[in-house]
Formats: sequence, structure tokens, C-alpha cells
Amino acid sequence: MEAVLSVQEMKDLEALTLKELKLSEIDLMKQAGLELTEDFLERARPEIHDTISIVSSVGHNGGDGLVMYLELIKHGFKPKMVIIGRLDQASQAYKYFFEMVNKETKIFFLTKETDMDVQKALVSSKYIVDAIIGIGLSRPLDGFYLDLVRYINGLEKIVYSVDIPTGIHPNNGLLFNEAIKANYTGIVGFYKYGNIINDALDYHGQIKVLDIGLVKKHDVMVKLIFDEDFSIEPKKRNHNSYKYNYGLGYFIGGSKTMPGAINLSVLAALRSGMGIAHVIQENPVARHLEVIYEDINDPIDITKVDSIVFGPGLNPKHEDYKKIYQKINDSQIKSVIDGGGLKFLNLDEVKNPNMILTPHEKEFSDLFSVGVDEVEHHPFKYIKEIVDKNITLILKGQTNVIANKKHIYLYQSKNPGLATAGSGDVLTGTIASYLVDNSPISAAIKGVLLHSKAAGLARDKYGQVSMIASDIIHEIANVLKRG
Ligand SMILES: NC(=O)C1=CN([C@@H]2O[C@H](COP(=O)(O)OP(=O)(O)OC[C@H]3O[C@@H](n4cnc5c(N)ncnc54)[C@H](OP(=O)(O)O)[C@@H]3O)[C@@H](O)[C@H]2O)[C@@H](O)CC1
Ligand SMILES: [K+]
Repeated sequence: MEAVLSVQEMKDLEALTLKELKLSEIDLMKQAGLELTEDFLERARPEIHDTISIVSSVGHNGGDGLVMYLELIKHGFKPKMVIIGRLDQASQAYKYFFEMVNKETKIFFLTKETDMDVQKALVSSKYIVDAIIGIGLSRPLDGFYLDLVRYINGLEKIVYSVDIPTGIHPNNGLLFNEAIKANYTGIVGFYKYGNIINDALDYHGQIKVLDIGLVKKHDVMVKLIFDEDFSIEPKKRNHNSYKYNYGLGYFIGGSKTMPGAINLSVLAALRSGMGIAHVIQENPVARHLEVIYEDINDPIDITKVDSIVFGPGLNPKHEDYKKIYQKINDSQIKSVIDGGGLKFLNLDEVKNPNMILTPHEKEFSDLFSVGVDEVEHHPFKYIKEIVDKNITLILKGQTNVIANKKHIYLYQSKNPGLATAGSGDVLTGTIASYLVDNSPISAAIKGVLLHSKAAGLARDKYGQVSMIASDIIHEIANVLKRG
């Protein structure tokens, strides 16, 4: 599990470190540059005769680049140093290292007149270090900056980005207009939001977080989690037990046009260990031998049910579903609200503290009646708004957000094969199964992890293009057999 910070938290931590450890900005920049150089040598593995260009602007990201220059020459490399921006705006710490580099080499300053020289330096390099802009990026790139980033991307060199690829918004991971496509990124101190979410995965290349001796922050709410952080082992089975010991689930959803969704959910739950499952579906088409099908008008005794999935493939125009939703909301039943079920939800009227919402980004933005763009730009603002209402949230995406009032966990499956119809329905089933014996947040985490591991096996078998949602269900068995 790794802390993920906002830019402000990172800046506060930097200030705290300087104060508590009585360090100067020069000390900290030096430490960052040292760690970045070690990482660059270790992961990008340049050979001593390889040509390297370090491209810096005049902020502290550029300062890290200057220290890298000084370290690389100590290791026997002969890098070229390119600087863009106005030196008169640089900090004292930057100027300190600038003077040292200036004594060692002829620096290429990027201006209109020197444009061709810089191009030549970059073209002749095997490696380019991007120390242009880091977490101080405050607006879209334009002018020389934009041209430079485009030029570097066009060269297809081995690029190592310092802290974050230049052009990625440090607080939301979105591309402003253009960003460096890195092969490696050395992240200074701690993950920032911009290293993880939205466009981040497509621009960072391989990442590593570098310890530069910042003081540790203990009250971090946002954390990146990994498979090994949580056990997903299902409930142990006794010989002397029967199906109700492993949970009774209700699965409500499906419609004429989407009869499969609720079936994917129920089958995933059964495969994940749920003991017995009922489906309530308008016009059931597909019927599975292991499932009990009920009519939408049959009364459900909600007090006997261990968990409910409400919504996959559900047609929200159907009035009877509204009554069921109200019953769920008026109770404390552990429930997963997904797809069409989310349409009944009014965030200000949620009463049930055991609800897990599983929207994708569009459904998430619909909950607030805002555009997708808005939630992409300010994801944590909206996530906090939901969890403050005592709701557990799984915001599905290439980075999944799993959150409640106390924690915001980020989890990356790194499996583009998951972008296939029905994979979200399967997820509701894995969560429902864990809900029988776990709190909503634990079930949410375990459900996401099991789903992701099973999807990983499905990808290994069928490839990320051909894998489909049913394959994920089959592979649940292989994950649990192994685990
Ligand atoms: N946090 C830590 O503990 C440590 C952090 N460290 C390092 O410091 C980095 C953060 O440094 P930072 O705050 O100086 O910001 P940085 O990324 O260099 O950018 C600011 C410069 O970019 C400019 N600029 C902005 N947008 C622009 C645009 N669109 N187009 C053009 N220019 C633009 C902006 O200009 P201005 O907006 O002032 O005109 C200013 O000149 C961090 O990523 C890490 O590498 C380590 O050294 C030590 C420990
Ligand atoms: K950078």
C-alpha cells in the first residue's frame, strides 16, 4: 500500500521536511537528483558511451535535472544540457546548481535562434531526461514548451521523466493538451494523484517511487493498493454445513434487451462461493440451473437476505423496481447498486449505510448531474461528496477507486481486456459474495481484487482482445483454487 498525495500535500510535506530535518532546498534537490540518477542508471541502463540529453526548465523539476547532470558526469557520462525558460525567475537552489553545471559544459538555451542546435542535440541522443516541468504545471503547454514536447515525442527516444511526464496535470492525471510519453518515470518522494489516475497510465512508462528522505505522512487518506495487500480467501467450508451458511443473495435486474447482465452477476457470485441465489428479473430469458427465478411481483423478505445486487441490466422505467429500491434503502441490507439501479438513487436521500455503489465514470457524473469532464477534473471532490454520506463507492475505470468515509483506495488492474461488455456485472457478483461475511469496504476491495485476478487469467488464456465477461467467471474458480 502506498500513499498518494495531492500537490498541496506534497508541498506541505516538503516544507515540513525542511523544517523538521533542518535541511535547505539545495539539500533536498540534491537528494532528489541523486536518487533520480541512481534510478535512471538502474532501470534505463544507459551504457557509458550512450548519448544523453537532459532537458530542464527553471523550476525545481529542472533543478533535479541539473543535479542529474552533475551526478552523471561523476559516473563518466557526457550528457548534454538543454534549458528552456527564464533564468531570472529561477530559485536560489536552482541557481546554485545552474552555476555548477555552467562551469562544466556549454549549456544549450532554447530560443528561436538556437532552436536548430537544440534539435541536433536531441536527435543525436539515445536517452532524453525530461526535467522540464513537474508538479508545478499550472496551465496548458504553449509556444516553445509545446513545440519541444511534441518534438521529443516525435523522436521516439528512450525518455526518462522526472517526477511526472511534463504536460500531465499533477492533481488529476489529465492531459492538458500534450505531454511527454515517457518510458520510465522516477517519482520523487511519494505518488501524486497525477501519477495514477486518468491519462497517467498511458504516459508514465514504468514507474518507481524514490525515497528522498522526506518525513513520513501518517494521515494520508488516498492509498494505492496492490494484490498482496489483502487476502481474498473465501470463507472456510466445514463438512457439516449447508448452502445457507454461505449466504443467500438476491439479484435484481435484467430487462428484455439486457437479459444477460443479471445472470453474469449471479453466476459470478455463485462461483465466488455464495451458497444460494435468487434472481428477480423482468421477462427472464436466460435461466440457469443453479439459480432460483422469482417474479418481480413476488414479495421479498429482505430480512432473510445476506446481500443484494440491484441494477445490472435493469430497466429503470419499470415502476416495481422503484418499490424494491425503496425497500433496500429503508433497510440496512448489504447491497450493491449498479447500472439501471443507480437511476433510482438520490444522494441526499440515501439511508442504508451498507450500500455499495458501483458506477463507471458516466454513471458517476450522472449522480451529480454534471458532465464527465467535470468529474475527471475534480475526481476527489466528488468521491468525498459521496463517501461523506456514509456510502461505499467503487468508481470503475482503468484505475478503480474503492472508497468509504475513512479510506480512498486506488487499484489498477492494468488489463485493457476488462473493457468488455458485462465485466462490470461480473464484479457486482464477486462483491455480493464477499458481502455475506464482510463489511462493505472489505467486500468491495476483495470483490475488485478477485475480479481483477480472474480477468488476468482470462487474458492469459484468450488475450486482451478476445476475452469476454463469461471467461472472467470461469477463471474465478482458478483464482480461488490457487488462493
Ligand atoms: N515536493 C518535493 O518534496 C520535492 C520536489 N522536487 C521537484 O520539484 C518539482 C516541483 O518544482 P516546482 O514547484 O518548482 O514546479 P515545476 O514542476 O518545476 O514547474 C514550475 C515551473 O514550470 C513553469 N510552468 C508551469 N506550467 C507551465 C506551462 N504550462 N508552460 C510553461 N511553463 C510552465 C513555471 O513557470 P510560471 O508558472 O512560474 O510561469 C515554473 O517555472 C517536483 O516535480 C520535483 O521534481 C525536488 O526537487 C525536491 C523535493
Ligand atoms: K517532468
